[in-house]
Amino acid sequence: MTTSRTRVLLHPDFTVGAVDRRLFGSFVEHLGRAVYTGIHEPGHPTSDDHGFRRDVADLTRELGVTTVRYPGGNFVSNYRWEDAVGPVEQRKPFLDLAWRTVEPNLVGTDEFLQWAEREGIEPMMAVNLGTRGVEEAVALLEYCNGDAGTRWADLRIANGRAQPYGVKLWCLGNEMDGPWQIGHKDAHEYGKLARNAGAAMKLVDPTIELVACGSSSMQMDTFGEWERTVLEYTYDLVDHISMHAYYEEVDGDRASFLGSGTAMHRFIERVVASTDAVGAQRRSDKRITISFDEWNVWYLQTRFPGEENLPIQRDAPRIIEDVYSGLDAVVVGDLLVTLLNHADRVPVACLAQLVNVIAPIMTEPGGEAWRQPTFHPFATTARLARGAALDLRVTTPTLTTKAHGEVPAVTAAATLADGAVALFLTNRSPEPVEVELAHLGAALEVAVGWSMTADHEPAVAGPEHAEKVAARHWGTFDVAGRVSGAAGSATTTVTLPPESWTALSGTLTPA
Ligand SMILES: O=[N+]([O-])c1ccc(O[C@@H]2O[C@@H](CO)[C@H](O)[C@H]2O)cc1
Repeated sequence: MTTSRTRVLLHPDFTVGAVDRRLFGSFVEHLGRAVYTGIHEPGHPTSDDHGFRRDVADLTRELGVTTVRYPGGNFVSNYRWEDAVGPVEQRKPFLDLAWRTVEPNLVGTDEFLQWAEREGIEPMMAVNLGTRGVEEAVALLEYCNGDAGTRWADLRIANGRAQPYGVKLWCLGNEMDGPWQIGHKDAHEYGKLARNAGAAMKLVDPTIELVACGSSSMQMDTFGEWERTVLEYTYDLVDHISMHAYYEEVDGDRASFLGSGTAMHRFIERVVASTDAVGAQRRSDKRITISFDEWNVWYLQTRFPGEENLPIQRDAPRIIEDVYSGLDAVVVGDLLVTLLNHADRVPVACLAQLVNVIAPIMTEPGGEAWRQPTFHPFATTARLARGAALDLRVTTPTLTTKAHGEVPAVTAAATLADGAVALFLTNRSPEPVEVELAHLGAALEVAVGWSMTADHEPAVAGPEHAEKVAARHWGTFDVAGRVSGAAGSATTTVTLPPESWTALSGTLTPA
């Protein structure tokens, strides 16, 4: 078979697994303006009776976010949750060491969980295993999920919330392998603590799902060994292991940046291998799945000065408010293609983060809220990807990249639910590519298509730039002009613009 052609083979009977709705999660940390002047801003013209911005909540709904992780991130590793419940006027500010910011504690567990509930979002909570341990983790779980008649559940009730929140997903700390983490631990120290905290938490509520901390990135020196050691302590207890990954364009190396999805794919394969190796040695039939609870484009190496170089600030400072381009949006779309192709092992993922902090949604205090270019591929994928992810066979030339070696020129993912098909395709090459979709006798009808094309201009802060990128690089396209295939034929052809991400929606019915 020639490799100069790109061919995607799909059939309704070949599936990877069900797409868990939690794959379209996001993340709100007490960091910069994610909470204050992000989701929460009393006095804003759109704010509700609880002081939360309606404009941001509406964009969050449009984004299609299903799950939100809270309250951190690095922040959680020095957080005292008890200081942010009860009467707001009695709460005291504290100096958050993770981001060197004075945290006013105006939004805490109740405010967040009630916001999530009002917005139809499933919360995902993290406990502090940096400066704290088993006792505080158990107390927080009891506060959230306990029935009346015990100390912490009764405190919640006294604070005005009778019904337990029933929070299902719990992260056992955050990035405990990272030297930057407050209360950083080695794998043995963390593994033991996670096991002890998790076991105690399951005694409070056996229905919860637990996430053990995996590596902060594939580049960590301890990567692999960390997963193995942590799971030796926690394999029988936890449901998921976390993965975090941020990608960026370094030194103008566009090809490597566009190939980020392949780096993410390899990272997932390696974590699955490390995890399954522990299971194999234990002769366990249990499969640990992945909570990819931080992923995004983040100009971490090139624009972020490092936590230790941040001055001590207060009043919701602007920290890591990355501004995104059309190129960044193409990469975000492609990272979602990778996640969908691993639907069998990745049921939970969080775009880090939701508002203002490396986020698809931006706000001005007292002003408007707007969509960054990365908003569009996420919202479209969250809306269209339903049912089962299809097990595609993709034949495509490779591109040579400095950072990842050979990467596929075209990547593809597809989902199918009751005959409704969605296809997601990325063309990483600087040339247009004609893709042959071979559907093996099944009938494919494409009704609507959207594409995001990469730009070459530097991203500029503010809504005008975001709107300009959306106007020039994003939108639906004329399906008849780009997709062809005679009725009843076994193949359909679609043309992908250079450096682009495309979504197609239609029907796929067996012959
Ligand atoms: O690779 N690094 O140098 C690196 C440094 C910090 C880092 O922090 C993570 O990303 C932050 C922003 O989402 C979250 O609070 C934290 O969990 C994640 C990775």
